[in-house]
Amino acid sequence: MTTTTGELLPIATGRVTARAVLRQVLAHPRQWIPALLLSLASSAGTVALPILLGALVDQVPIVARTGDTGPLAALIVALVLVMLAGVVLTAAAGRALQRLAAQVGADLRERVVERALRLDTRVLERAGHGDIASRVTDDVELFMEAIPVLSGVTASLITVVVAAIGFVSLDWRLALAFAAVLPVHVIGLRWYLPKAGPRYAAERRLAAERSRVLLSSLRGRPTVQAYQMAELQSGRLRSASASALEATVGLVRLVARFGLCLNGAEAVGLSAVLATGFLLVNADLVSVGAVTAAALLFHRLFGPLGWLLMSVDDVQRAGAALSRMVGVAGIPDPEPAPLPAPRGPVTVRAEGVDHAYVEGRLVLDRVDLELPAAGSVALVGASGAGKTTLAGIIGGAITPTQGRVVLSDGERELILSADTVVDEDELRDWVGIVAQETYVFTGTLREELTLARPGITDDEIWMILERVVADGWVRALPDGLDTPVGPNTAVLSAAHVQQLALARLLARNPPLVVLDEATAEAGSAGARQLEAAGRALIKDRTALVVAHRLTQARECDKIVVLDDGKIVEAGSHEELVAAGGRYAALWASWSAH
Ligand SMILES: Nc1ncnc2c1ncn2[C@@H]1O[C@H](COP(=O)(O)OP(=O)(O)OP(=O)(O)O)[C@@H](O)[C@H]1O
Repeated sequence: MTTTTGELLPIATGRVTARAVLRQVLAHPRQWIPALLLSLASSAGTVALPILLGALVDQVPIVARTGDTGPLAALIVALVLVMLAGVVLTAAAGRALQRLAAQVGADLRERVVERALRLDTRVLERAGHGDIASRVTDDVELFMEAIPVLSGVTASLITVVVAAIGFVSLDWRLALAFAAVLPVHVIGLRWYLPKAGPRYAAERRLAAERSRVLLSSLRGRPTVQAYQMAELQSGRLRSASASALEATVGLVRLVARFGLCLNGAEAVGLSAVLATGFLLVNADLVSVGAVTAAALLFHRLFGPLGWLLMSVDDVQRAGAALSRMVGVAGIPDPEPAPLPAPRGPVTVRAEGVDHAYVEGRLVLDRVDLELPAAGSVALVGASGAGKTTLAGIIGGAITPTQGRVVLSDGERELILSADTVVDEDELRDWVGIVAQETYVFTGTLREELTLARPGITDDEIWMILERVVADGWVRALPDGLDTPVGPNTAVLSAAHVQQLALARLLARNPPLVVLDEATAEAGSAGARQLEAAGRALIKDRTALVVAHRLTQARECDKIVVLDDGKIVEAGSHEELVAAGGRYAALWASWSAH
């Protein structure tokens, strides 16, 4: 759910924002699992140290009584080891958390920018460019800047939770005494937060004003001198500086007072722990060591607790920026307008297909494959496995050395084999291929598509461009559909050329499509746009997709794994992942990226 406020672009609710962040975090198991384990281990070290010191305290009278120093020595060794491990683990956990946070931030930024670029121009017009611009610049920047703070907050939270468990393990009454600190924190925060936000904002505003006055005086020096305004400008600068300074000092004072409040809370908490400890020891309910451990543990928590409280403001601001970012990323894609359906669905049967480019060197070996009507099949396999060759044969671009491919629409059949000759125009009615090597003709963008379907209207062209997610950049071209494209015009990137190839195919509307495009980097915005365009193309058609990125394969009804010219596995994504074979291994290493 997203809510629409005074602005027209939506802002995600807290829950949606949290879910979006969690999804991004969980998408990187290689980063979040070590980050969590290292943070837990480092927090355990933080908690173990005071507990060991407490045990040491309890051990001293025993040594005095028995003279056996063995356990004492063991405790000291354990203490040193925990201390050393703590240093290493804390550094490693900090780094792992920072890396995770930076990754999640980068992913979110990419999603927001990508979605913003694809936003319907009408939505943009209504919302105003200022709103979207501030979301993809200021909000993204604010959030990225807050990343070190956010990873520190996460580490502190984990430490506080582990420490609370440590407290309970010492004695529940000591844990209750520790909790005495919380009401003081709550009061302090309720006093500080409403003041801090506006003060920070005022300080930034006044500092910006000071820079503006200074820069305008410097830039307009000749005018200032000509009109003998130096005195006046100096006065303005002095007053702007004084206001900025006053705001900064006020802010520092406020933070210092809040710091004092935190110290007061710590004093209250520590006194409560010590007083409760005194009573418990007196009543022989806990040992002196346990109380010592509790007091030291509390002391160790000063840092993380203080960090948490001082960062509430930053977290709030980062959270606000984040919900504005997630709000944009979550804008649903508009339902594409309907295009005429392709001619009746086509089934494909490849029977005993062999192929050799060089005599005696088979690159496809007795391949049998069926493509159901309006179903999609992905070809997956290592480089050189024969995917492009098989796709070319099914698309009619390569004649198989042996065997045949039968295309059937229920009434007629088209047979592709070494013994049959197929009319090019008839083949184009049945099947369209987007190959790895794509091209644009020399002419305008409009001509690109009228060549594919003579008589196509501009409305239909825009509809097709929207389907292949190319409408945004085409609208941005100075001459729109009249922009000349072609080998020598260099206005199009490789991904744009691919989109146009997909658009041409949509315009031709063949019932069978073969996609073998490999331009886009996996995970890039370009890849996602091309995948969306590919999805639009294979919808309601029989499709063979050479999956250069496994995300393409996952979306197909069936996946066929080729190895050295032979089909070695076939099934749906879920079936093949569950089978734990070749595809499952490919998928595991792909999703670990
Ligand atoms: N025109 C050609 N002439 C000779 N050999 C070729 C030709 N095209 C491909 N081959 C060879 O045929 C084998 C299969 O190639 P193919 O391109 O079909 O594999 P692929 O699985 O699509 O690989 P990739 O993922 O790298 O595109 C490879 O050993 C390749 O070197």
